Amino acid sequence: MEPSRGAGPAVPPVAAVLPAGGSGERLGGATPKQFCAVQGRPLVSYTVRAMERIDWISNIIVVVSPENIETMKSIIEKYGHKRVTVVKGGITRHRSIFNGLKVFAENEFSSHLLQKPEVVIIHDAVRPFVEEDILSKVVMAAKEHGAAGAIRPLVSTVIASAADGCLDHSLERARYRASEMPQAFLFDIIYEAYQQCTDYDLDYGTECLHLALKYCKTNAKLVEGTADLWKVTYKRDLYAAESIIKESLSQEVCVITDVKEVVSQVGFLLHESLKSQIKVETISTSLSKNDSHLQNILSGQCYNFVCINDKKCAVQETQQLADMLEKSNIPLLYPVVVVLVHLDTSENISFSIGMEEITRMKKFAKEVKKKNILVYGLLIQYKDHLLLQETVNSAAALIMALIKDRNPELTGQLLVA
Ligand SMILES: Nc1ccn([C@@H]2O[C@H](COP(=O)(O)OP(=O)(O)OP(=O)(O)O)[C@@H](O)[C@H]2O)c(=O)n1
Ligand SMILES: O=P(O)(O)OC[C@@H](O)[C@@H](O)[C@@H](O)CO
Repeated sequence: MEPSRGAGPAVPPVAAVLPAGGSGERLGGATPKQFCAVQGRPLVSYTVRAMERIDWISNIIVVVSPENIETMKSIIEKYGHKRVTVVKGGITRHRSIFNGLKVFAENEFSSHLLQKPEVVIIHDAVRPFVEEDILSKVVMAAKEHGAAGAIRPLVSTVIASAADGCLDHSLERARYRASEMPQAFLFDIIYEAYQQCTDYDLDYGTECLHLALKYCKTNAKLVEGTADLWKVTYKRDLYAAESIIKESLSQEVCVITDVKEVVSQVGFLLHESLKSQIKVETISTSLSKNDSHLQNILSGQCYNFVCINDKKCAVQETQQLADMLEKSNIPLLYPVVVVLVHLDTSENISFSIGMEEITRMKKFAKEVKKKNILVYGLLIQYKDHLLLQETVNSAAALIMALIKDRNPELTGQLLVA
């Protein structure tokens, strides 16, 4: 999630072309897969984000079908994407990529001609999990060899069928690789290849590296990629993408406790109970203070918060956190979970939180949900201290479930540990 700090070797300024003009037939449904929501945000936005957080990628060209140009422009505006140009796609992937490249060579496809890059990355917009390391590897390889592409071991064996539909022969799997993305090319090579391309290749081809070889006699350098370079093709891939993103958001939690003794004691026990499952930062402060430690955590991209209160006005306290989160822009790209823990330490066990507080919490949760902040209530009540540890362990389990599930339908609800 962190913006890239240019960890890789010095890389020449490059551009990226993201083909996003398909219809997603194999996934099914009315919405093309690149615009399907994952954790509330269109899939294409994750791929654009993966590129824009890398400072040596100077321009990002997203190629979409004519009917989706306005949709793409609104996504760019809503999520604050930078250095992005939207270009009209073609009826095939190769034609879309070619249109994307033309923006650097012909201003027929864009209101303004962009500076031609030395190297251009081509990366399917439905491959959201791409890191700087593989991008810099293919770019540096393309600089040296003219073309480069990520590859992965084959999972299934490749076979050829005879005319009668029976097995003709099978390939020795170890000798072959799956061509994935990102790929990178010296711009002049791949642009020349597309210009020479036959209509057959433009309409039926699936491999840019092949075009560089066929039309420019350039043998691409093959770069071993990581397992997360896969392409979202079927519905199951969208579910997998959702799970991977949820898991990446569930790595850290910030427990905010008031300085009062009983609250900080529960905060400590909760920290101890959670730390075997998730990285825990604990802050003892009143949220009304502009706490520098909390500010540091907010800038560190933490997406989960637990606020422990024994006050009846817990919601107002948590409003401070919601305001800080909104100012930090963290909820813009990813939903933030806030668990509002009410402590009931009274001896007489009665339902300590009145309906008024529950109504206040539901109203608050509904309001901040519009800002992508998911608020859940959790009541920790115990009759005597002997049960405290057991109750805190139960609370920790519920908190982990809420963090991992991030279910918008449960916001405003009160769970009881
Ligand atoms: N005319 C096209 C077709 C595909 N693509 C893009 O190329 C990438 C990889 O193609 P694929 O996975 O085949 O996407 P679709 O063509 O949308 O899928 P399907 O074949 O299932 O319809 C996708 O980001 C897709 O949007 C494109 O820009 N223009
Ligand atoms: O054929 P599809 O349009 O599903 O996907 C395109 C893929 O073939 C392509 O992204 C990689 O194989 C690398 O070229």
